[in-house]
Amino acid sequence: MTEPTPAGQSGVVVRSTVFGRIVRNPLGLTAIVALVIIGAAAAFAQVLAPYDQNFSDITNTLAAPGGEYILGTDSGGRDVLSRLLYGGQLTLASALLCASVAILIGLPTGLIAGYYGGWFDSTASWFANMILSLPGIMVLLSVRAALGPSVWLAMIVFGILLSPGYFRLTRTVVQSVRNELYVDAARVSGLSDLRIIARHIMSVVRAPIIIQTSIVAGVAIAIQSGLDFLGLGDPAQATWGIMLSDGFRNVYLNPLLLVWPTLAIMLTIASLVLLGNAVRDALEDGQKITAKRRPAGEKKPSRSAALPAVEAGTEQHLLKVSHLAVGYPQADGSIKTVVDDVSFHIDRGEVLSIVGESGSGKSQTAFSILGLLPDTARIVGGSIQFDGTYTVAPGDDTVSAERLGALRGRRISYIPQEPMSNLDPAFTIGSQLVRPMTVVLGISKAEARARALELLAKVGIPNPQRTFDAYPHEVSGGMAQRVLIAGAISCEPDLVIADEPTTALDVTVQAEVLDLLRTMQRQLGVGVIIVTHNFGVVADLADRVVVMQSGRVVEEGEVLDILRHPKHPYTQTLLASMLEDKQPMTKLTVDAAAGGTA
Ligand SMILES: Nc1ncnc2c1ncn2[C@@H]1O[C@H](COP(=O)(O)OP(=O)(O)OP(=O)(O)O)[C@@H](O)[C@H]1O
Repeated sequence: MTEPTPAGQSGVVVRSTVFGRIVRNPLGLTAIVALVIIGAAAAFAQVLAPYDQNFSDITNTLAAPGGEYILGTDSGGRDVLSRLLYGGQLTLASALLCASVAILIGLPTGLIAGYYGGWFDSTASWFANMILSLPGIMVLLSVRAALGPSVWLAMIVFGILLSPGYFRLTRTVVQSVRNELYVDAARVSGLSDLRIIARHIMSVVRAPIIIQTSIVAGVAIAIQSGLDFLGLGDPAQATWGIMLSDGFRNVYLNPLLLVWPTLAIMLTIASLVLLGNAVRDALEDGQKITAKRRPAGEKKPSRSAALPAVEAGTEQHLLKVSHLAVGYPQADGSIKTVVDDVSFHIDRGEVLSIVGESGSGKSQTAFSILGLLPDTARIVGGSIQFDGTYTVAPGDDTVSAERLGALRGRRISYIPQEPMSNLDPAFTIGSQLVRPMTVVLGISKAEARARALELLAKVGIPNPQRTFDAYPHEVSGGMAQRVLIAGAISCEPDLVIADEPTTALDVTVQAEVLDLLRTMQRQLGVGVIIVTHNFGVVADLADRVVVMQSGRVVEEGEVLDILRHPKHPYTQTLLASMLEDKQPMTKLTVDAAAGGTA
């Protein structure tokens, strides 16, 4: 079932549940149909089978298919079709038992070990390693020798042998998410561990467990059939393995006896594997957008095709965002719009601030300009133009990586919110500054090195050489932000986008970094977009301001105008929260021209 997306977008959101996506996958559908038929045939064996599994017509052994016995009879004169149906019961049930035992042991222990760690983790890991080191077949043979040929017992033991697989898988997945911010947030909000595990952790563990189970069930069928084939099963009960063994003994007399159980085993295992793959694909494709089918003859527009000319009279703007709308497809097929009808522009040498509370869409707007939106994001309306050329043309539903790739780092640069996580801990600061310069500016390593040292000095780093040689963890957050500012201006961009550049820094360092940004902007004459939730930063740096709330622009204008006469209640609230009800009457920054505080 599909549903058109909002205007401006050329994709169609596929409304789908996981099950819906599995059945839309031809292989998934085939696997489900095959498993349902096999399962139903086994479950209703008592009704469907013409004879009892052990009914023997000794006057008619090894009969060919046809007549009274549709698939013939085996060496004991038993009906092959009936035994195949009854055999399915035991074979499938034992595979289910094996997988259940493995899950019941491996999943809870993996959850506890992954979530809490500590002594339980060490002990459980030790046991898992010990079980993994046991030779499975030898254990199964020993159990049979000691306790008799029970298929149930063999499958319980095999389930225990397979449980470390589930334990390790669950533990690893849980460890990878237990320190995620949303899990911390759930803890802080007072949710019990049980609820956090049930709600946040299980949703991550679910998919790999389902996939693992389809594989384990297949392996269990193969092992169980293998044991029966070797004559180690219970001869009183029909299984596909025992049928296989009988067929093998009589392969020269009636080769077909080997074919039927082999087909049943192969079909079941293949269906389980295909189902596992389909489940994996369905979970990965969570929110899939397929390209809208174009009418026959209509060509897909090429990214490299000539772009439409920007609106006449707007070419001179360094950047112009027009009616931009960004959305995320949801599982129910709708689109959650996070940026809606946003328009503004910035000229060379200007500082524009985008201000708004958390979640108002500031970063999504900045990321649209930078082409850093996640893959799932869709431009659902509007356009973005940089220096007279579209980066997002009207009608585009994504930001063109090709167009942005040519601009990012060269003409548009970025100063991120968290300096430390934006520097690679494995490389020295110097190498992280030098490399982009050699690539983008085409200068030699020695030149780039000299330039990097110069830039480090320029951004106020006291000992440039030491910082150049240091690894990121050896410098403070404030220093790291200065390094990133140096990096952002190193390739002489026209536009710098700084996303909350001081949020992660302490107050005194914030002031220094703002000072530095102001100085850099004036010296280099670049356009700067500062994304912030802090009107203090706006007052300090910006020429113009765009105020955003809930993804929309609620007010835009000169900083002084907005500080003095905020029109929108939201702007008034933002200002009031900063100024504690004092009316701002003047720009708070040093006026370069006047050379004093206004
Ligand atoms: N990958 C995503 N999928 C779905 N929604 C998203 C995604 N990323 C962001 N959003 C939503 O977009 C909205 C705007 O987010 P954005 O990061 O632009 O806010 P912001 O104003 O920059 O806030 P902050 O100051 O906290 O970074 C939020 O409601 C957020 O939940």
